[in-house]
Amino acid sequence: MLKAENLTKQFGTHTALNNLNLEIKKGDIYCLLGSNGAGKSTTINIFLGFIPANSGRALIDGHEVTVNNHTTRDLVAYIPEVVNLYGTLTGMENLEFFSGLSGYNYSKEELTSFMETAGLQHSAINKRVSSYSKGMRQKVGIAIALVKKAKALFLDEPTSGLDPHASNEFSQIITRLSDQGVSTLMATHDILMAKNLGNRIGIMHQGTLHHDLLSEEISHSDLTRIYIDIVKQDV
Ligand SMILES: Nc1ncnc2c1ncn2[C@@H]1O[C@H](COP(=O)(O)OP(=O)(O)OP(=O)(O)O)[C@@H](O)[C@H]1O
Repeated sequence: MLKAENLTKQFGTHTALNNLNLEIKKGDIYCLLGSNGAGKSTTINIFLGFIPANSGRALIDGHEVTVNNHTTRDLVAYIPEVVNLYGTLTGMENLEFFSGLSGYNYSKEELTSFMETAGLQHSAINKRVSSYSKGMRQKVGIAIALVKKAKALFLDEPTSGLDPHASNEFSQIITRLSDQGVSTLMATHDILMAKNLGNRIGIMHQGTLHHDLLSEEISHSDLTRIYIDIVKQDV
């Protein structure tokens, strides 16, 4: 579903992403670990068509990503650390607005059911987003992904700052989407979350993917050790 082929990105003379090769299959939850500046967000931003790569290719469902490519944008949804919504509108109004932008025209009942699938409490749906917690905003973000019928989800540190209950709820929703065939690429600093939620885990450092691991084949303590060994190297 997602493929990076020799993907390289430079900002001036700085190599933010160095020859990344990666394949994420339908239903995979791929957690990308790495310290600050490792290149995680750069990878996501290239897949989203926000920034161009200097060389190599990013492919989504066989389509090559280019900046502002509507074909690939329509296939994906993006949930950043803080989901950007209109605070003066209700959750429902936001969902209506964003689904309209994506060219859908759902009934109120259908939109309500997307919100419920995303885990937003019924009593919150018609409240203004300015009163929402971070976790509630993320649920609207997930509802937007559901509305778009996104085949791939890009998550950038989505659980940072969420309490354990909200974080657990979030993981459950991503797992359910994975069961339905949605692929996820998630940048995170949370090793335990990566181990528990991801079926695959990448460890990136200074723009290079050092490890591409199967979650079931590695313990949390081994993963932590490998991660620390990698990030303490100054390449
Ligand atoms: N627009 C930009 N202009 C210049 N340098 C940039 C730009 N965006 C990212 N970089 C640099 O590229 C490198 C990779 O950054 P990136 O944001 O991808 O890292 P990250 O792994 O997501 O880090 P974090 O965990 O802090 O979010 C860093 O050295 C960063 O300073």
